[in-house]
Amino acid sequence: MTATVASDTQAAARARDVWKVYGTGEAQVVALRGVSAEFERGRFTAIMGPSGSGKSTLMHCLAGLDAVTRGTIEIGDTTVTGLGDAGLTKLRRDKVGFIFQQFNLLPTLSAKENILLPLSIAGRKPDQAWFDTVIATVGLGDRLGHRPSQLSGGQQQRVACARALVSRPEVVFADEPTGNLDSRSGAEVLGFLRRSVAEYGQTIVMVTHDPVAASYADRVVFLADGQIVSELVEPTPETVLDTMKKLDGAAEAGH
Ligand SMILES: Nc1ncnc2c1ncn2[C@@H]1O[C@H](COP(=O)(O)OP(=O)(O)OP(=O)(O)O)[C@@H](O)[C@H]1O
Repeated sequence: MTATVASDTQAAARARDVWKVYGTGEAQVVALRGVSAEFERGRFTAIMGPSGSGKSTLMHCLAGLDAVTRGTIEIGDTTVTGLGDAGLTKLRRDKVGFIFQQFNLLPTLSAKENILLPLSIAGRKPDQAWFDTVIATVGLGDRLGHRPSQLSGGQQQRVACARALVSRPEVVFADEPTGNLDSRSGAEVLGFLRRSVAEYGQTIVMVTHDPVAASYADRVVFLADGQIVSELVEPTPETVLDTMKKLDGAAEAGH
């Protein structure tokens, strides 16, 4: 039951027949088995699947954080596979934004300095109007001078969202962005990600275990055992949960 996601020339990110093998011999793990998927520009896609199904591996390969064993990854018009270290650094700097479960903010910098750090490393100046829009959207206007330790978890993750969005990257990759947040803060962060897609045309790819988080996406891609096995368009928490249950049932029947 392998599904290949339909072709779309507007893809912001694309995987073509991607395989990822960790280790060799007896310790070998095939984490991805011929994954082909497109992540359309200006859309919010969630990646779901059981633990160990390959979600993080796929996201890391898409973002150029991990090398594929076979197959091709493209971000916009850049073929990621085959880029050297310098090319990968440039890609990560210029074309992708990241949001991690652990926020990954620098503790000695203020919220504003954290948000602007990727741009200053790249030697780029922020677009002031866009910076103001991002700050207003995440609701951090009165917190810009605060250090991460002076902010709540939800506020820290909103700083991380602003940091990912301020350079207007081709794609924002979010790895369990609400995994460390209570449901109210999680809903705020997801609402903000949703707005950045709906109002500003951002492309987001998010790994999550949470059907409610996935329901903020336009589409959910389901992985099982390293393959795409299903997808849902305009998901609701109920349809996501149903699909997960079917996949768990199929996995149990297969064992
Ligand atoms: N660095 C590595 N070395 C060896 N095996 C790995 C490595 N990283 C991941 N794996 C294996 O690859 C498979 C897929 O892992 P991955 O982390 O992508 O799954 P996941 O769906 O993100 O899981 P989870 O939901 O638990 O985070 C698993 O069997 C995992 O043990």
